[in-house]
Amino acid sequence: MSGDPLVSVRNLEKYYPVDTGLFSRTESYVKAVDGVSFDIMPGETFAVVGESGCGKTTLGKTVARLYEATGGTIAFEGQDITDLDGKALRQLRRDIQVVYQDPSSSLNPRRRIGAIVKEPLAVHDVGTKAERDERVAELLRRVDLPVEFRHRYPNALSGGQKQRVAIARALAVEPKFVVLDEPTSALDVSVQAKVISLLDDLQDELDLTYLLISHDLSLVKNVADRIGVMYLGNLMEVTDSRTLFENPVNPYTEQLLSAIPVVESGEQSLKPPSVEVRGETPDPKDPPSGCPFHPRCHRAFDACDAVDPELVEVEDGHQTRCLHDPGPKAEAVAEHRSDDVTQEGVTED
Ligand SMILES: Nc1ncnc2c1ncn2[C@@H]1O[C@H](COP(=O)(O)OP(=O)(O)OP(=O)(O)O)[C@@H](O)[C@H]1O
Repeated sequence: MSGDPLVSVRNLEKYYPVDTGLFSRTESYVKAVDGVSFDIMPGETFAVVGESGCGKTTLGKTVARLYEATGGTIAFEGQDITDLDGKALRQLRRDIQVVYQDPSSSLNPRRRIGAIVKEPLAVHDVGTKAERDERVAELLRRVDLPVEFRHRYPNALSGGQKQRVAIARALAVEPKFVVLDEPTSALDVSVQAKVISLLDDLQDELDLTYLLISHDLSLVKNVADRIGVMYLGNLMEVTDSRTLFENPVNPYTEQLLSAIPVVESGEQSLKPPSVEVRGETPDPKDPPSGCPFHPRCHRAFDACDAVDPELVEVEDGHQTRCLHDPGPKAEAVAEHRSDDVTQEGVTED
């Protein structure tokens, strides 16, 4: 990667208080995002993938400044936006937009499509009434919907059409950065590819940068430039899309890839290693000590429940969070390694 990132996230944390007891005292926290760092370059699609509940939506909404961060920083175009408020935050809301998973709940059923798409223009006081009407028509055309749809209500549209409306609304104020939170997972399989292709075209036409959130590795494979694999609030591996599929180094990524059915196609070379997918995700209110993945890991050894690894670079642009590549924690790992423990399944390379 060269140049300056559009978005730069460092040690980001978002904790939800868990209220218990008679007086609703906060006694613990769900660490939904627990120290996440990454950069997104202008024009890039950075995907975050992981199982349900790993913190993807929380991460997206915190980066978009819809949730307050508990800790860490978010920079946008080089400016720290973590604590922005008032007028500056309102201006930022033009630059950063979010498209949600389910257009049936994100579109107001009592408003016509024209009013829905026009709303951000009114909120940000963009243009005259005539200019806004023209812009709505232009946006509907851009997302391949008939302009006449502006007179309809959302319930007269299919799921894919509703998601196109949600995309048009997000683009109304010409954002630079769009968080796409599972943008196709509520849609029929037959329309998913069309919506993805539309997002791809819009990215090229409008110089957009995407944070794409998905539980579906096979979906992001063809769309993302780089992928971050998330587990229990942490990024476990970050690399470019091809490397992640061809040469994953983190055991959690290996297990996720193993769960994807291998499609007989011209892309046979991108076969994931065969690794058993083990166990259930731990309770995020009571995460394991050490590496959060170690109770399910096929490579875990005795140090893994004692030392919490950092995300370290194993080669240019390829980071992993695993004691097999311990980086600065090498000494702590060495202390915990015991020669007399049989390390089932561990390759010492
Ligand atoms: N408002 C909230 N209050 C308390 N806990 C929350 C809240 N929102 C999310 N969580 C918890 O935070 C963790 C991360 O949730 P999040 O929705 O960000 O994950 P996700 O990966 O997007 O999951 P999914 O794909 O199922 O939406 C989960 O354990 C969830 O139960």
